[in-house]
Amino acid sequence: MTEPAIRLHNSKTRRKEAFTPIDAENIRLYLCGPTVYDRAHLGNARPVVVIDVLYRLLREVYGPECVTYVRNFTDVDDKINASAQARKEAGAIETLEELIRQRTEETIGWYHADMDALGALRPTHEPRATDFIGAMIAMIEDLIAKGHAYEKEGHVLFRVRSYKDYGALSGRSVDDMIAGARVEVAPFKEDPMDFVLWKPSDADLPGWESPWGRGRPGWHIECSAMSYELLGASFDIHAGGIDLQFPHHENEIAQSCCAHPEGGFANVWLHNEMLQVEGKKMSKSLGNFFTVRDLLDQGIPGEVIRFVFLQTHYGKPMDWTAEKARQAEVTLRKWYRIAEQGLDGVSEPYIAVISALSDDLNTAEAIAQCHQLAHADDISTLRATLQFLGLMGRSVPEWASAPEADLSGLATKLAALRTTAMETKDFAPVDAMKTALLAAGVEVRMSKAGVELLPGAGFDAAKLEGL
Ligand SMILES: Nc1ncnc2c1ncn2[C@@H]1O[C@H](COP(=O)(O)OP(=O)(O)OP(=O)(O)O)[C@@H](O)[C@H]1O
Ligand SMILES: [Zn+2]
Repeated sequence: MTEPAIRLHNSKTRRKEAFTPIDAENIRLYLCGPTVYDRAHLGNARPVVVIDVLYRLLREVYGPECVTYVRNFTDVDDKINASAQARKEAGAIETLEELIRQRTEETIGWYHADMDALGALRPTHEPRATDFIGAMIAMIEDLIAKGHAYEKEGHVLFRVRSYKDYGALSGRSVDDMIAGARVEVAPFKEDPMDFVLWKPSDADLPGWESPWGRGRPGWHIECSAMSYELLGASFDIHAGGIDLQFPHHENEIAQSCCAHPEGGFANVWLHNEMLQVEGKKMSKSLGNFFTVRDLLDQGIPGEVIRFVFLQTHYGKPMDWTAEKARQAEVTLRKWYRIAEQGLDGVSEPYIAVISALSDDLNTAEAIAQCHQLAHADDISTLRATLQFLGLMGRSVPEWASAPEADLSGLATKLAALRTTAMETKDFAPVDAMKTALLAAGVEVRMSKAGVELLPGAGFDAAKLEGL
């Protein structure tokens, strides 16, 4: 069977294009990773799930050995320093350096646990910025030598006007950007648009010796240096949230293309839209966030969170709602139960699902196709397909069977109440029981065929007592 061609929306060209790998035996993918100072919020998880779907698709189509996926950890940052300093001020006996190390280690551990819970495969490489300082210094020296950067007062700045294509990704001219953006004017800048490649560090904060004194890298140079070291001067796909398109990605392009004009940096730019809360981006700075761990601790399985993400195309903004989680859990539970019957069937993921994902990661269509499979009782294909989508990671009996037995007695009771109500025309007892079931997180489906009770997100068996 010939695999369908993959098409992706490329932010650089603003078009959906056929994806042609530079080297089909080594497809190279980079995603800007987190700054490790705190737990990931739900918005931070969206690019991880989106790119995990892409990674799985590429592995399926080209072979698992043929895809290299890099996602970095930014482990040098003011916010990390500030959180370590706060611990020091609260009386911690360790040195600031030790506290910073502890903070980044513990945050990376949390990140892994949370993203694993969402069914995201670990990338091939997860470089930490502090392990690549030498490569960053070398790249900055090269940019200075080529006239694209300059040193002033211990800072090194990128000379934005030296790169004629600056702004091409976001489709804005430098002058428009100056007018519209909050660019920091500083005495050491030749031009307000110039951005920092290297800056001095205080004696008590992390710093590295460099030709410009003791200091540390700017954020943008990290991704340029790490992607070059691990993927080369040209690679296939660069991904990240749309909030990073300007200035972060624009700056990455400027640095990489000026340091390595022989390469084209990323061929395809893939940007996910934002997870929103009441129309605004979920973000730490706005304070309108909750963490992935908050949801997991509330008893919402990671797969439910993943499923909710998959229902919206990555290019559209989306909200998280409790209702979406409830629906997702009901569907997953149903699928787990169907798939349980086909444990020994070995199968390939459904080709229609691969086709849907090949069409610019149409995950909503992929889910619709899974509904079809469930409907058609194609159990082994459903099972293989859900696993391919990163679902069905739990053991089937753990999720599918246990609560069902508990609810069958209640379903019979509700059906009997309904039969009585039909005769007496008093529906109050039926309504009271439905309300109590809903309050316990049970979805109630009543039709001519009978009564079906399904435990949903937030199902609480304790609330069923007395019913
Ligand atoms: N609300 C959101 N929806 C989708 N993706 C997001 C959202 N917020 C951040 N991201 C993505 O998360 C990744 C990590 O970003 P970053 O480390 O800058 O996050 P942060 O500083 O913790 O977040 P914030 O934007 O809340 O300050 C990036 O790819 C970014 O685009
Ligand atoms: Zn980046």
